Amino acid sequence: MSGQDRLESIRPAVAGLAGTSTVQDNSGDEQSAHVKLDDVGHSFDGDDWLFRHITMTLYPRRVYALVGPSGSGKSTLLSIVAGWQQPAQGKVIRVSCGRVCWVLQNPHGVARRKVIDHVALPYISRGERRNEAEEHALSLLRVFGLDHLAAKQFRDLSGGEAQRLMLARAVASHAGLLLVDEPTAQLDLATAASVNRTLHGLSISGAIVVVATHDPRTRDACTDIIDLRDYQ
Ligand SMILES: Nc1ncnc2c1ncn2[C@@H]1O[C@H](COP(=O)(O)OP(=O)(O)OP(=O)(O)O)[C@@H](O)[C@H]1O
Repeated sequence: MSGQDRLESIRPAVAGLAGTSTVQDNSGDEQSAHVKLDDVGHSFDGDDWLFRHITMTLYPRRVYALVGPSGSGKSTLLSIVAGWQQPAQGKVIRVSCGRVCWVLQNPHGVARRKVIDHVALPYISRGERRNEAEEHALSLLRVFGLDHLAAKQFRDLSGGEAQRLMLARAVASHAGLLLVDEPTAQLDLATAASVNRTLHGLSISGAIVVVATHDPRTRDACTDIIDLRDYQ
């Protein structure tokens, strides 16, 4: 089962293990928003520890690369940060994080919907008029190198363009916590590079951003690194 399939399968199942995960919502105050991990560790069904003793605080406007070998628990830790999965040990406290937005490996857009509409709709759904929403959407598309494709349909995008659109849409979603799983996993080197070049754009969302990745270039494009090898 791929990491992404596992994420899909554990989405509804917040298993009741020994650790805890709590939310304190102080009305989405970005200044004080953070995720605090306190001595977090996880193992499935009493097996060996995937990781242990993770103590750190994640802040907005940082882009954290979550790295480690295949099977080290990157997807699992993303789920724990999101609150989908309880850690077997330790505590996760999310303060003023607002909504969680996931960007998964395979870009999911609406085939015949225009690129700009994918990014404008979150603004419209928050009450903006279409003109205003399209202006906001266009400036975000610019950050992700997609403004020249605004009028194209999703189905006409290349893999890298589609993935960048998912990143732009995640920023537009106004989530407080953006969790990105292997954004370059399905892409060739040149296309992956085009995604990596735009990753810094995620920090303008004001969200806390965590990117699970195998790709050293993705890691280098982030502002901070969490290496699970340091927690075994
Ligand atoms: N719900 C589950 N029940 C039991 N074992 C699980 C479950 N989810 C994941 N695992 C196991 O935990 C380990 C870590 O999986 P995880 O997907 O978190 O690793 P990963 O670092 O994201 O891997 P990859 O880089 O290959 O996607 C794997 O051995 C996996 O088989």
